Amino acid sequence: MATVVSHQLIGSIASHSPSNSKHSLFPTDSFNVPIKFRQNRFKLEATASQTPVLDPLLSPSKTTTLSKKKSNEASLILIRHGESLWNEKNLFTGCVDVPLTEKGVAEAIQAGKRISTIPVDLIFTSSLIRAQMTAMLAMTQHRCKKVPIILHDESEKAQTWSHVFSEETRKQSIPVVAAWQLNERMYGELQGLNKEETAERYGTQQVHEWRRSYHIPPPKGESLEMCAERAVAYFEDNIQPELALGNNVLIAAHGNSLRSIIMYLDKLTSQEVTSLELSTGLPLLYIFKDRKFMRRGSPVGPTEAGVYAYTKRLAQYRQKLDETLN
Ligand SMILES: O=C(O)[C@H](O)COP(=O)(O)O
Repeated sequence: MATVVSHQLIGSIASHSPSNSKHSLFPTDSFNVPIKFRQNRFKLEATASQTPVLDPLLSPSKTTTLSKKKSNEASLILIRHGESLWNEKNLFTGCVDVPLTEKGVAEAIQAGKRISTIPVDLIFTSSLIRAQMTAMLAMTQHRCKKVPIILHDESEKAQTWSHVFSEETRKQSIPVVAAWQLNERMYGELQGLNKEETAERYGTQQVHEWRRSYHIPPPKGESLEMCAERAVAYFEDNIQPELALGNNVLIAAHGNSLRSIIMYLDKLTSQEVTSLELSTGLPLLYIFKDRKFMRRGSPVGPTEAGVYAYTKRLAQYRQKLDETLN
């Protein structure tokens, strides 16, 4: 499959101001978890202005609060999951919950190396195992050495039983929020069918429209437009407010849920998005600053600063990692 991105996108730094969100920002706690996701769990009383922000680089004993000054800048990393067992077999997968292949595991680890010096405070994945494996494997490579922990809010008991009782341990953790809204588009009656055989049966043009058009859904499945309705809404309601608070976010999701989010971030038209292709396991970096998203391409690795423009904040973060870990 082609590497990321259509000709319209290469070399351009697309940006836009998101429309005024009707949703208020919600505060985070010292675990940096949006209160929204765990309000029953910790019974927090903080407000956004009081929220302590922990320096991710300081050891627990040196941890300090930087509460007063919020950053107006945050990193956003998008990763499509690594190769799955059905990608390998060339089957339409959609919402079928298929794990990674060995190659997919390697891709996720490689993606982790590429983002290993970019700060991550909060992780969002879909509810599907291939995205969750990708996020977890990628984070094994991160130089902050924090532990990603999936938040379970499916029941009060699940919340209570997964409570962490050490503040110090929480500080060394990164919350992971799994959301079905970030799942792959539901591929309807194509799920489980071979892509090549389907093209032979229904015609290349028809199958291309099902796979890449914005408006046309596959039989009994979701069009990209329908997928965008839930994925972009989730992004606006739950992820963008975190970025606005200065929290750095990693999203591990899927070809089409991420295409719909990139369409939103880069303000692509429904025509332009048809030529947007995402490779498995390839991280994409955006900077959210002054209410705008700026595409920064795909980080190649911790030592290749010239490949994409580090912002001052990212450069400082990387320098601190060097000082702390070397
Ligand atoms: O669901 C699938 O089959 C793939 O993850 C994405 O498929 P596509 O490239 O056909 O959209």
